[in-house]
Amino acid sequence: MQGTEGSPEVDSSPSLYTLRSFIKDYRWHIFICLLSSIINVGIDISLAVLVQQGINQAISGDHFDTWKIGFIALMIVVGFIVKYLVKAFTVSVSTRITRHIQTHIFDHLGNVKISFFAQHSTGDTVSRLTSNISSIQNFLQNDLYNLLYLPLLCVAATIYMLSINWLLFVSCIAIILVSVLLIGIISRPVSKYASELQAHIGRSNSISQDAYMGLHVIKAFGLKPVFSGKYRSAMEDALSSSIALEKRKTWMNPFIVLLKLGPFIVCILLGGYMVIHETIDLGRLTAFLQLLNYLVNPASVLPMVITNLRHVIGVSKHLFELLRQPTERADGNAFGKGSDHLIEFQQVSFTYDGSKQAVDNLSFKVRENTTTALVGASGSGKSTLFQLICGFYEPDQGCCKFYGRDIREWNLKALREQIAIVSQDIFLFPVTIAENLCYGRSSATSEEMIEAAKAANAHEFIMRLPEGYDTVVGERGASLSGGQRQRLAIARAILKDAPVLLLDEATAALDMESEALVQEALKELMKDKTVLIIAHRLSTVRDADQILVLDQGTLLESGTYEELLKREGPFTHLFHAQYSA
Ligand SMILES: Nc1ncnc2c1ncn2[C@@H]1O[C@H](COP(=O)(O)OP(=O)(O)OP(=O)(O)O)[C@@H](O)[C@H]1O
Repeated sequence: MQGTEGSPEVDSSPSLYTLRSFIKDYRWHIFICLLSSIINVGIDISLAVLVQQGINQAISGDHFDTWKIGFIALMIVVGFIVKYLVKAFTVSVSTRITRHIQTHIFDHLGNVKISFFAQHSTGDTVSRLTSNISSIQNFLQNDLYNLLYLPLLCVAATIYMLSINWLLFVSCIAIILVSVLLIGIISRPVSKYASELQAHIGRSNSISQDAYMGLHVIKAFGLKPVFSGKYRSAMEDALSSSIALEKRKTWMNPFIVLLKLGPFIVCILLGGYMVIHETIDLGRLTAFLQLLNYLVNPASVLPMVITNLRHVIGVSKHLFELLRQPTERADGNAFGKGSDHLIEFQQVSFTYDGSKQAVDNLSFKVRENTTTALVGASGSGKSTLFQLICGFYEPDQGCCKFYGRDIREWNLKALREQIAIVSQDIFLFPVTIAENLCYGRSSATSEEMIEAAKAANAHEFIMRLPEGYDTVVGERGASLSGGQRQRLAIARAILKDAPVLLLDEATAALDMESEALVQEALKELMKDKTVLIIAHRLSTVRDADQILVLDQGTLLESGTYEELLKREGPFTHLFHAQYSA
């Protein structure tokens, strides 16, 4: 599928690297966590030294300084306080980091090429932004500190234990390494299962979203079993990935027990033997046991942290895929009037998916302040012309010009400021009517907004609503009739007051009274504008300055209503077909 060219750099880095680039912005916070970890490690090691001295002095009958007892108590209290502060701090940092990721992705999605949204389900995208993000937040909140603190503690404990007795250390570390290795092997598929689980959750979310949005169709066509089946199948897939994930975690349990108990048993047996043969004293053995605790604890927590890290790598991959979607270009200029023809297509060809031509070698010109009607059978390429004019897609061949300049030279934001669209499928946001109208021009005053609503024949029905302009319109404007929704869309376009108006005529579905009101509103909207209108009923194109008759993306003929009827060509056939029907 062809989208607009020239997006900024596409990030192809691995997911963990992308996550790291977000964390990097909080390096001072991370530095504080690291500093606190060093303080904690210092406290832990000095406690071991003091215990060793205390026991040896007690055995030899020496007096143990009381200040040392006070110091041990102080160390324990300081350790608690630092741990508490670090926990509070990591919670705050992890929340900031995840909010940062969320807003960054949300902003990025706003710039992503429109073709992405034609291919991907909204439910899946929303699910990535919610459940994947919360997995990352959990990891940062619970495991980030461990990733900093535990390796430091291990290194410090290792050095001290080696200085006490290397043989005892090697015996214990062998058991630790074997257990950790086995746990690592077993946990390897965890990131794959986590990624699959997220994909299934995304699928089930998108099915439920589709089902709620199309609830009327589902009820009317009795489609409940179809959607229930689809949802159940997605949930079953999610369940089996989740079971596989948990199974893996359970398989790790025996090795975690081995890790937690094995080194102590070896240490007590071998250490006891050494004490009897006086190759180590009891104080050093006790200190060794305490240090072993510093090694075993991290070693038993670290596999879980690593498993969680793998889980996060899996979900990050899924999430950061969104950041790798190419964005629309942000370069280009805003141009003033540079030609008599506001819009010009020169031998334009375009295909969405590389197979069927949606537009084929099409050329036409639109003068300023004229109305051009596009007619043709369904699928003849009328809406595609709108997409090309708005710069949502670029032609494969030929050139689309706006004010005499190739649209590829235009800045897309500036281009779209020149255009107001009223489409057939009106989208209203589930906010108040006032807010919906002001999306046309956020700087509009209340008076201007009401004036636009009056011009669009919408003011009266709005005032009849319980809260007038402050009425919330419901999901996609569901609480309003089709005609009311259209008049609001027209009011929004009037408020935008753009020189070019792209109109998808949709009055055919309305009753006569509603249609008359909408037609009147349209007349007001079209005043002094360059209008391209997709006309579904030929009676509405009588006054157009030119009519373009399209078929399968090609221009069959063009002219005024009278000229085309006189010519007795494709337009006349369409005309007869419609009126005989
Ligand atoms: N997002 C898309 N991806 C792939 N093909 C598309 C897409 N949108 C439209 N098409 C195809 O492009 C061709 C032209 O479609 P287009 O919507 O422009 O026709 P139309 O004349 O506006 O039809 P209608 O009057 O029914 O709205 C059709 O064959 C259609 O299937």
